[in-house]
Amino acid sequence: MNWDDTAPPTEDTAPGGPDRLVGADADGEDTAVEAALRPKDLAEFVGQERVREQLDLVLRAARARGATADHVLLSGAPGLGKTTLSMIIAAEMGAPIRITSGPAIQHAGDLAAILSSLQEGEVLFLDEIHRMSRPAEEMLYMAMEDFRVDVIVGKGPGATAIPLELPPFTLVGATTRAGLLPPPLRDRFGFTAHMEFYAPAELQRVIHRSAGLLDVEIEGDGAAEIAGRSRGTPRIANRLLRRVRDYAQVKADGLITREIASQALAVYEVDARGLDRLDRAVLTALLKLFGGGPVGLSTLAVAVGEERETVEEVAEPFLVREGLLARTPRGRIATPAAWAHLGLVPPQQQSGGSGQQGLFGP
Ligand SMILES: Nc1ncnc2c1ncn2[C@@H]1O[C@H](COP(=O)(O)OP(=O)(O)OP(=O)(O)O)[C@@H](O)[C@H]1O
Ligand SMILES: [Mg+2]
Repeated sequence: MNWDDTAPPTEDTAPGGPDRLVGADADGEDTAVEAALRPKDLAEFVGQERVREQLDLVLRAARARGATADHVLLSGAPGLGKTTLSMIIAAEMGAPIRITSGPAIQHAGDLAAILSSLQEGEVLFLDEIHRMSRPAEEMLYMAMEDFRVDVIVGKGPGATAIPLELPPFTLVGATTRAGLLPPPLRDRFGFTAHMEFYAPAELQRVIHRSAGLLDVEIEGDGAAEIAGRSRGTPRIANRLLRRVRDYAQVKADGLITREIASQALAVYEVDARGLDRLDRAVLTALLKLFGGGPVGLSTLAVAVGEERETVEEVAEPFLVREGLLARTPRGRIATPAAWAHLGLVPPQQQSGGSGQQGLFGP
């Protein structure tokens, strides 16, 4: 593979674009197939053992009491299964689910309309709950705690608050940014599930399960190969599986082996660790042009021909998580793992270890 390819990305293959193969956010195709791939109950939900066990207890206990389950907050990176879990919660409680999101609730009145039409025991899934408006948030406090809302009628001095009783319901909030939630909101959830990135073995199970549902033949080694490149994220694993399936159909007999998976993902420029072209461009520039850093973000961005924000928000989080890049007050620096990953030798080692003093030097 040629990692030195410096041709500017074309419009539809722009690495930071919405169609990025290893992006964790859902694209149009994901949205269409995800419904079919979603586990339907806790037993089918792969991994997240702690969360599953805790949630199982919460739901079982509520069922045994014949009560509505406590409010649940799901926090975790995109594509880890928050929406899936919310649907599982409703299914396990045998309750209907209503789905909305923070940005969809512009005014407190929008929320009042939803809340007042809930049935007893219904699950209200509020995605991106950290993006709700302030007045709606305050209305939600009371609804969560007392199952009551004050509907304001009229404006100005003549406005009156009409209290409205709500049936007991379960709020399931999801957020990728739990830290952004105001404490009073966070405190009103009876249970918070922190979703972690998945281990490769768990992703392998996700891939086998999805392959079964998509009627794709895959060997254990083939699933392992895809799992290793999926960035700990089931959504990415499912997406890579679909692309590898295409390749296996066109270039082979449809069976996904390790060889086929790795050939396919080389074509799609997803490397053995799940880095794509943008990630590698950033690392390559950092190593080859700046000797591993430290270098400022703006300089690095110019060097790879991307916007600062793209480098900072699209490429860096995964590189940092993988321990390939570190953000320091003096700028970005590469770790020894970065040199190893790109098969390059750090300058200190080239010159015999004297001279320049690296942060991670011998
Ligand atoms: N534990 C799991 N087992 C099997 N499949 C999973 C699991 N978690 C997620 N998936 C699959 O990954 C895809 C994405 O999951 P989901 O939509 O629930 O993520 P999310 O956390 O809601 O993401 P976002 O933050 O973008 O809303 C779905 O197709 C789902 O089937
Ligand atoms: Mg979701």
